[in-house]
Amino acid sequence: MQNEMNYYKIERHEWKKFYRNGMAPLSQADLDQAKSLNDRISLADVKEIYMPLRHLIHVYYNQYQSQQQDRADFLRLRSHKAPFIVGIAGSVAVGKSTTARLLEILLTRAYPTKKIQNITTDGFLYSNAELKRRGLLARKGFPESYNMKRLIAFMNAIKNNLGPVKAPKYSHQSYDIIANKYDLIDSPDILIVEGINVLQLPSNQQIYVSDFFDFSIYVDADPVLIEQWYLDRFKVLLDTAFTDPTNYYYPYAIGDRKAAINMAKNVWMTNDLPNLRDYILPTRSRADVILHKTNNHRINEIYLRKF
Ligand SMILES: Nc1ncnc2c1ncn2[C@@H]1O[C@H](COP(=O)(O)OP(=O)(O)O)[C@@H](O)[C@H]1O
Ligand SMILES: CC(C)(COP(=O)(O)O)[C@@H](O)C(=O)NCCC(=O)O
Repeated sequence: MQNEMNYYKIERHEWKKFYRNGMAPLSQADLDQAKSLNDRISLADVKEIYMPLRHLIHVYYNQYQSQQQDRADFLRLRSHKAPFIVGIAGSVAVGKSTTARLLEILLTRAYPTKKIQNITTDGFLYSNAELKRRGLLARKGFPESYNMKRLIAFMNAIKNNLGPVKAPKYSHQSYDIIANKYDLIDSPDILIVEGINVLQLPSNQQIYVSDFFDFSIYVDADPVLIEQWYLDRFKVLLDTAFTDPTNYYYPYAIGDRKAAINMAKNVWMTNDLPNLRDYILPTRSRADVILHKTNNHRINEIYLRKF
């Protein structure tokens, strides 16, 4: 990794020692829950990587709460609840949503009285019909394919605790926004916001999504490995599409498998890889923590921002 100037580079064997006692230890129930979320997840990673990460988030969360209180005292206002927001960025298929859901499980367990919620910015993509209207169907995932105004308004409503807010939903199965279906985000204590675009700086906004973050993570890996994970996920999507003619991948599932995989390789080469190179990777150096993965999603290095 270049440009290490403002990061501590921490090897896995050092990082795993940073977990401190005093936080709820990892139970078998946590591990079972993590495993049910993704049966390929390495439990060694959960213990050695995600538990210290959860502890680091705890440190930032404590600091955030006391800063909120101090500022309210300064202004002689009663401090009102503003959720602590964790952003997770990285390439398509690098494992952002798995990381987000795992952190949601671990944080929920660490703070049984707090409300932890999780959203993905996929729901803020324009629908396929709208992308078509704008001539952007082949640009899905690129910055212009997201309704950034709506995402910023959403973040603003959450941070100002304006009551229940609807988060639109995207389906990988239908390859489109699900009409009239929402997740209700209602005064969480901690909100995890995951998406390829969360650390991007759109040129026409005064405020960025990342301005709302109190802690941010970039999940990083060699693009050659990410392509493999993208294709593995595509094969799983194909295998589950067989029984459902409404599934976007159904025609590929019942057709020639080799042709389908070649199609996915082509989408990766012409869409997701250029998006990573031109728009996602340049945001890596804004994250508080970079989790660097090697083969089989194993995290071997962690970078922690110094300033
Ligand atoms: N830690 C992990 N261990 C094993 N497999 C993983 C891990 N994280 C993600 N995967 C797999 O990699 C693929 C992409 O993960 P996903 O979380 O969907 O990525 P993203 O949200 O970045 O697109 C999926 O097939 C998922 O099962
Ligand atoms: C919906 C997405 C932009 C977001 O990706 P995710 O982080 O959920 O993997 C992506 O999965 C996508 O559909 N990209 C368009 C090109 C493609 O079909 O891969």
